[in-house]
Amino acid sequence: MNKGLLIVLSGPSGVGKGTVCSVLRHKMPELVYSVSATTRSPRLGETDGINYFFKTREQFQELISRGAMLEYAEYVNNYYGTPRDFVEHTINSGKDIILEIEVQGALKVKETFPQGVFIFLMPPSLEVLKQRITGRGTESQEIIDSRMSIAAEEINLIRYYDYAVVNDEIEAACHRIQSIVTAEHCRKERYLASLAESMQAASEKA
Ligand SMILES: Nc1ncnc2c1ncn2[C@@H]1O[C@H](COP(=O)(O)OP(=O)(O)OP(=O)(O)O)[C@@H](O)[C@H]1O
Ligand SMILES: Nc1nc2c(ncn2[C@@H]2O[C@H](COP(=O)(O)O)[C@@H](O)[C@H]2O)c(=O)[nH]1
Repeated sequence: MNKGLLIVLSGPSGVGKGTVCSVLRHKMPELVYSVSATTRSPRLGETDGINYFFKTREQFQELISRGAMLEYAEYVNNYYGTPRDFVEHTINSGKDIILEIEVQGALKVKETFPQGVFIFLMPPSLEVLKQRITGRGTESQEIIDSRMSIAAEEINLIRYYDYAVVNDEIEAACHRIQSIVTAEHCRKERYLASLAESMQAASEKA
């Protein structure tokens, strides 16, 4: 069976990754969403197993030590990571999966899975990014300042991604991501067809 695509949607905190993913869920119901594990406390309205698997630091370290994480990162004093089994099982069953993760983790996935599709979601400007993260109202000023200073470093790493998508308007950003996924499917099909052709040619020669 052909494997599914592993799509990594990354970018600075507050750029709109979660918002874009929740709109994409309706537009692309066939796409599977990876639920991350974290040691941060749940926000109001967040549910264990839906938004995140909420863990203590000890539980998270135990998951790391038994190799259960595809990637993980320490971000503003908390661990965040992607459970490995679910991702591997999904792509091996031919379905596409999307990971919504920060930049250190995305670059670790790229080392182990370079055939993934790496998309960096960009804010229209740093000013807009600050307005979005502040306007969300979920973080203290101290955490917002830490996330904003990390954002500037993260944007410098955009060159390691396959695509950059500006999240100026939610519908437009989703449309761009849908186009990328369609193009990546076509590219994979062409690659598989040319592989089959060369194998056929080699067996006819033998
Ligand atoms: N295109 C947009 N235009 C205006 N506001 C937006 C847009 N995209 C997202 N927002 C708003 O910006 C805020 C941050 O969005 P969101 O929580 O999705 O960001 P995030 O990248 O997932 O953040 P984090 O990485 O911290 O989880 C939210 O209040 C959301 O409603
Ligand atoms: N490396 C990983 N980063 C992740 C993962 N899940 C979420 N994240 C990112 O962490 C920050 C902070 O998230 P928040 O929910 O506290 O705002 C944000 O950039 C997320 O995308 C993960 O599994 N691995």
